Amino acid sequence: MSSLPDFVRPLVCSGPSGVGKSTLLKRLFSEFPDKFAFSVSHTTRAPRPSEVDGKDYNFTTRDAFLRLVADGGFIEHAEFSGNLYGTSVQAVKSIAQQGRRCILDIEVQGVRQIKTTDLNPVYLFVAPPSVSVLRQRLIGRGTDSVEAVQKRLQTALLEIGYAKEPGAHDYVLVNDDLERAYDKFRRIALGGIVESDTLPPLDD
Ligand SMILES: Nc1ncnc2c1ncn2[C@@H]1O[C@H](COP(=O)(O)OP(=O)(O)OP(=O)(O)O)[C@@H](O)[C@H]1O
Repeated sequence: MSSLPDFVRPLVCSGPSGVGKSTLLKRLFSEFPDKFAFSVSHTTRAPRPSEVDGKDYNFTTRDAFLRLVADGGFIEHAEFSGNLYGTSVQAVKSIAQQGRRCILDIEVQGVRQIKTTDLNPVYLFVAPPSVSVLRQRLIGRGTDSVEAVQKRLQTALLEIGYAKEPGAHDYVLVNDDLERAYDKFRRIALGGIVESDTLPPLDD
């Protein structure tokens, strides 16, 4: 265990797509505008017109990215549709230097990679009350085709399966009633010790 108080350790939030991570995080950032920050990711994709280098992303070349990988400069990285994305050790450190808690919103592959580093964050898994509720939320959000919803649900089952492995996460938070879930989420984010919720079954 770390000797650092929980508030200083980065908070790694993961959970199935559509479970409500963005909803919870948006609310946290608006309630505490000065306490938390996301780290700025590196990417090899081209900037979009409105994006600012060093703010939205650290835009970089493939060669420079791969050199930083070889130097152990990333705590996690992955390739999506032909572009490399990653979170650098430096990006996370610079948040702590500003006196804020770094929040990483990351998928399961990233969580597994972070576990091989010495970052020592607090791991929080946001879970749906059930797989069928998650399906309803994904459909209700209205951003995905039927096939895309199906694919997200299959990934969700793998993610919940991983979360069931002992020691996978420090906290499980079931996003059932938003008020209840947010109250618990903010206590965890502020470094409190709270009781974990119970993961949903995989077969409903
Ligand atoms: N507790 C809740 N009860 C009911 N609906 C919720 C709750 N939390 C979030 N939602 C709704 O569920 C949908 C998905 O939420 P959100 O977009 O925050 O998920 P996400 O985990 O950030 O997904 P992604 O990883 O794909 O970005 C949204 O329409 C949101 O309004």
